[in-house]
Amino acid sequence: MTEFSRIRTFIQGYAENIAEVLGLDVTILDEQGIRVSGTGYYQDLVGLPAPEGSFFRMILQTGQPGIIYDMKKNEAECRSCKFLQQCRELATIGFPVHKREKTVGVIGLIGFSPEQKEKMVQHAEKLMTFLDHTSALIVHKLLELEEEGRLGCHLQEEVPPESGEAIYFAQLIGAETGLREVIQKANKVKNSISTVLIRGESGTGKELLARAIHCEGGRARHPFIAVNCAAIPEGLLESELFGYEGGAFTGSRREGKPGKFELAHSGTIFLDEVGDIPLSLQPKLLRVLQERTVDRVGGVKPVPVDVRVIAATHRDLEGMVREGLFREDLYYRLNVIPIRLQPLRERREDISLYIGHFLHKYGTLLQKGRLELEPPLMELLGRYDWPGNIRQLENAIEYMVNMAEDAVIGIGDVPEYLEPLAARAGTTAISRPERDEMLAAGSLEERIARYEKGVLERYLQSPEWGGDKARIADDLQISLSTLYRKLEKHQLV
Ligand SMILES: Nc1ncnc2c1ncn2[C@@H]1O[C@H](COP(=O)(O)OP(=O)(O)OP(=O)(O)O)[C@@H](O)[C@H]1O
Repeated sequence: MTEFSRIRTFIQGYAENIAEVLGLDVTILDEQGIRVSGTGYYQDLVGLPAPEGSFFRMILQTGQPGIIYDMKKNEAECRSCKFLQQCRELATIGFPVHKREKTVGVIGLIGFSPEQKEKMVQHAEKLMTFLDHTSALIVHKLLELEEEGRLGCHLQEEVPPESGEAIYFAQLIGAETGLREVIQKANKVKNSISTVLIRGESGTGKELLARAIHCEGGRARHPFIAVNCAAIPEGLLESELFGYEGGAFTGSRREGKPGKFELAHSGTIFLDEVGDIPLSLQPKLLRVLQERTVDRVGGVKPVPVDVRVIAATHRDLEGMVREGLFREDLYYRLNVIPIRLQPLRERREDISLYIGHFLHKYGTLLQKGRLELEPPLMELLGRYDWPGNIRQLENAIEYMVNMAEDAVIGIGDVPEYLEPLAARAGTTAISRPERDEMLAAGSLEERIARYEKGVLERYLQSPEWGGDKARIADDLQISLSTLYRKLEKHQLV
């Protein structure tokens, strides 16, 4: 974890202020070239590396500030950037951040419009001075934290591990629709110490919600520590969670090690897959929840901790309790504030929101610009059950954006597991050129009528539907009598 990523929230706030004051886009990279903050176009690229060979990478290497007044002409600075052809930046200023003579990051100002470019050309010198001050402020913040002992490498193990990107309720897609009640509930308990238990299938956003509860609540300035209880081998889980005293077991460190509960002190611990905690460790977890103290492995004195617990699971905990696989007392201790995240198939009306969000995200990320889905594909994705929920949907969109050859993603671009569905839908799909032709001329009524006739013809000709009117009506969500009326109207009977 780099120094910049530890003060990510501070840096992002700063970038947003600069962008507002200067009317330019801002992006800030850490020493590894990872974007730790961004505004406008760059907002969606936070957390991702800047392209190899790019201008900002060069500044990281040379430690020298630089200006490019015309990206396409200045090939020397961007020579080996693989995104040069797609680059939409008109002008860019990059300024290094030096801490004790080492380049620890880069601040970039970007102009996308001719007006912004003009501003940068006119005021280049002033902007450089401004960035010099900004860079000094960031370094000051780093040094301040270092003094408090929260950054230095020698203290690495005592430093709270990565708390991750800040996320707020309003940023959750579906906050205004399918997740509204969930968020209302979460909002009520964000400042409480009571344990929250988030239930939901894999990929429904349990961890994201847990992070949002932490970031919105009074503990936001303290660590958010996520532990995936299913991913850590049983033998290690105890010391990971509760820490160990020096010399507690062979191979352990002499000075001992704090566990995740201690590292989360004053903050939140997120116990993901809590249903997978082995029975042998459950009494110890129960004790932490009840006493708010942890017993390090090999320790004699309990260590007090002030930690908010958010747990999550996709398992049927009640069934596990009945089968003796999960302790009943622990279950009640965890299940104080239950929150259930519905699977995507139970809130299909939100699917198009997620699709829009991920199209924008990956269109930007992969430099493909504005993208849309052909209506039959949109319909197909809306009908699919998404067993892997939002995570699966996101991956599917990422795949399709990669495959897309133009601005409209078609049914032929779907991942392999959707192909059988797509093939069925494909038999009734109207291609974009066909649709354009149907809708090209005439009154609104004539255009709609041509399109309607086209849809009905596809269904009648499709072997998949075999002329079965009842099924066709069902699929088109109209009554059988309406279907017959429309067939007659278009002389298709
Ligand atoms: N409401 C949402 N808005 C935007 N993205 C979301 C939302 N919910 C989930 N995601 C995205 O879906 C993916 C899965 O989310 P997350 O890891 O929080 O799910 P989970 O339920 O904890 O999954 P698992 O049980 O498998 O650990 C992530 O990439 C996350 O960013």
